Amino acid sequence: MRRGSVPSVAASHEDEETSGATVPLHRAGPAQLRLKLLVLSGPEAGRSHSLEHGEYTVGKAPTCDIVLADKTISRQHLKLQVHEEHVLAVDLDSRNGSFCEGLRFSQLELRAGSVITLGTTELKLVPEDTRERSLLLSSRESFGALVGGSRKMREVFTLLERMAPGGSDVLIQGETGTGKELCAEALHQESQRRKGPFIIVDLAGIAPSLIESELFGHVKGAFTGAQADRAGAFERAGGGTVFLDEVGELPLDLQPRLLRVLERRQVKRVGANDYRTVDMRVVAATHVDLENAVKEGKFRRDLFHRLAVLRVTLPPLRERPEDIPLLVDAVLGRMGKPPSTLSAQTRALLAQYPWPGNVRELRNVVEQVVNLGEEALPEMPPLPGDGGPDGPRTTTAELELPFKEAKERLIEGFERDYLKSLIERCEGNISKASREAGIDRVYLRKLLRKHGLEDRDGGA
Ligand SMILES: Nc1ncnc2c1ncn2[C@@H]1O[C@H](COP(=O)(O)OP(=O)(O)OP(=O)(O)O)[C@@H](O)[C@H]1O
Repeated sequence: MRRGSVPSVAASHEDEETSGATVPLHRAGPAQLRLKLLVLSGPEAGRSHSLEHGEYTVGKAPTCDIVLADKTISRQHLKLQVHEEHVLAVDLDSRNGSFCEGLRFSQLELRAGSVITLGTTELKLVPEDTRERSLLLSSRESFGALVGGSRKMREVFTLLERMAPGGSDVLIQGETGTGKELCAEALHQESQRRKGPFIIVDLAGIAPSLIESELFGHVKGAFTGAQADRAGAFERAGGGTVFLDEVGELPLDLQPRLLRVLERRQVKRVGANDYRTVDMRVVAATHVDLENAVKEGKFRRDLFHRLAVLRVTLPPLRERPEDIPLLVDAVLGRMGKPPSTLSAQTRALLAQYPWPGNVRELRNVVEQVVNLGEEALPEMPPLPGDGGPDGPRTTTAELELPFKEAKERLIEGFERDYLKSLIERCEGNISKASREAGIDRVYLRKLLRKHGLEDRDGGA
């Protein structure tokens, strides 16, 4: 049962001003933030539980205040103490543990936005009035040829699952090599237009003078060299999808014409007098920040707003290193090679590289290592443990990172070094390693998987 529920203590301004008494800080502060717990994944995904002041038990036992029908969590797994500004989560000695950002905790202060994992269930604390249904996590680890099991990628898959069938135009944002083209192709394949053509126009790869004719087509004699009528990409994509790669490169004078295509589905070939109606979906992609381009006057605001109605952002690989083992296996699979092709040491190195060229760079390196041997591995930035006799050193690159990110990198490095030495010492015996390190087996496995140190069959 929920205990100790207390009524709200928010006082009106009128009371404070007229009484003249000293007002306790908690009364003078903002109105109490009401929170709810959103179930992002697991058997109960999509449910939410409002939290009022007081104490809640969470577990699979029917007597818990918040019952989660997840076999991987304990009957009484966690206790939540809801305070005015935060929630204290206390693990009730659960069998499989409670985790936040990959780390096991016994007691943790949660705030709006925190995500915790119990078994296969992920729970997010959000303000009561939030409309965060879009954050529910897809259970899939791939969408078309896009692969990823991280929370960030599963959020992307949730969006793509919703966007694909609708047929509305979509804007894909992301750094180079994050899979924007794969994403566009997958949207096409999962839509009702899949039987129609998928036409790619790379606006960064076409001479600006040819873009107009490439997109809108031309009539015979419209310009020197126009020897016959030619349909542009929008017409050629009839019944299908046009992928406009690097849409930020579209010259300013052509932008109103793209807006007309998007709003009215009409194109006029270069040199023609009349408009033709086209039937296609536009998926556009950009690696530049279009909002900035709008501020700098390089991109029309109206076109940006029209394009950005449905937007998806692909996260860079450095923000989801837990996807690296899965991506490595996907590349090996496409080459017809088993996961065992790469040694645990190579995998560990791949898992710690920052991948500025994202998945494309990872794919290239894996292919090179398979074909040329491990000498093809890129030069890795020094590990935090490579600091010589004085112990760990922080690299210059890390010192320039935001504090949180720099700290995370250092911890990642420590975890990896620790695990490698532990596993070597225990000759891959997980039970022994878990006893020696004094950490739970399930958590140890999770850490090994995170660092690419666990074989597919579960052993280290
Ligand atoms: N999530 C992913 N899963 C599997 N492979 C991926 C993924 N993302 C990227 N790749 C690989 O990286 C390559 C590059 O991806 P893609 O061309 O889609 O990136 P992009 O974001 O369009 O890059 P650019 O901005 O440079 O055009 C793909 O051919 C594919 O091999």
